Amino acid sequence: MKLRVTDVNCSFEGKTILEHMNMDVEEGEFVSILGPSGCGKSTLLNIMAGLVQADSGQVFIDETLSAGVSGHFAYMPQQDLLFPWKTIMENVCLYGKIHGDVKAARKQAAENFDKFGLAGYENKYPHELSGGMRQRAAFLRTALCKADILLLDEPFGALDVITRGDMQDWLLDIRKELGRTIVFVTHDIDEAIYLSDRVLVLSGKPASVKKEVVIHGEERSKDWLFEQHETRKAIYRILKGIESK
Ligand SMILES: Nc1ncnc2c1ncn2[C@@H]1O[C@H](COP(=O)(O)OP(=O)(O)OP(=O)(O)O)[C@@H](O)[C@H]1O
Repeated sequence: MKLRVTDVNCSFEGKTILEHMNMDVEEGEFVSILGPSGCGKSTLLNIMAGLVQADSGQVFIDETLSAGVSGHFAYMPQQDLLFPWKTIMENVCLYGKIHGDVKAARKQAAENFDKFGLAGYENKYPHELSGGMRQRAAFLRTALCKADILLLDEPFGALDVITRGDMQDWLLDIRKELGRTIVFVTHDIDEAIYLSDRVLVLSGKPASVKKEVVIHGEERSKDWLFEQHETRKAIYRILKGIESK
C-alpha cells in the first residue's frame, strides 16, 4: 500500500515541530528519514501511526484518509515496548495472537530466533535480555506483523556494528520476499543508503522535507555500500548545511 502525507503541521506547547510536511511512499518502497536530533522524526511516525494528532494536514493510505490508529501499520517505536510480564516468544508472537493465528506466528518466530541471536531465550522475560537483544526481539515482532506498512524508528540504534549489519541484511531479504512499504528513521547515513530506495532529509525545527536523494543500485551488498562515496558525501553536506544554520 502506498502512503501519502499532505501538508502536516504539528506543534507542542506552542512550538512548531513539523511545518508543511509532505511526503509520498510508493507501494513496496523503502524510504529512510534522516534529520537533526530532535527535529520531529518520531513525531512524524507517531502521526502516521495515528498516535499523535497533527494540528492540520492528512495521512492517506492508498487514496483513503487514515484517521486514528490503523491496522495497516506495524510500528516499532524507539523504546522497545516489550511487555515485561510476557516471555520473549509471547512478545514476538503478539501480532499473531491479535490476528488469531498464534500457531503460524510461533512457527515463523521460531524459524528466526537463531538468526536474531535469540535462540535459547524464547522463555526468558525482557529484563533477562540485553538492550540489543530486546531491540532485536521488538524488531522481529514488528517485521513478522502482517501489516502492509512498516514504520521503524531507529530499530538498530542499540546494536553493535556486526549485529546491525546482519539485521540490515535480514531486513533487505524480507523486504524482497514480502514487498512491504517501509518508512525507516535512522541517524546513520550508510544505513539509509544501504537499505533505501529514497532518503528524505528533514530540515531542523520546524521540520519539513529539505531534500530527497534517490538511491540507485539493484543488488545491495556491503561492498556496494563501501563504493557509495558520492552519495554519502552529498547527504552529509545536506545534513551539515542544516545543522550549521
Ligand atoms: N508529546 C510531546 N509533548 C511535548 N513535546 C514533544 C512531544 N513529543 C515530542 N515533543 C518534542 O518535539 C520535538 C521533536 O521530537 P521527536 O522525538 O519527534 O524528534 P526526533 O527527530 O525523533 O528526535 P531524535 O533524533 O532525538 O530521535 C522535541 O523537541 C520533543 O521534545
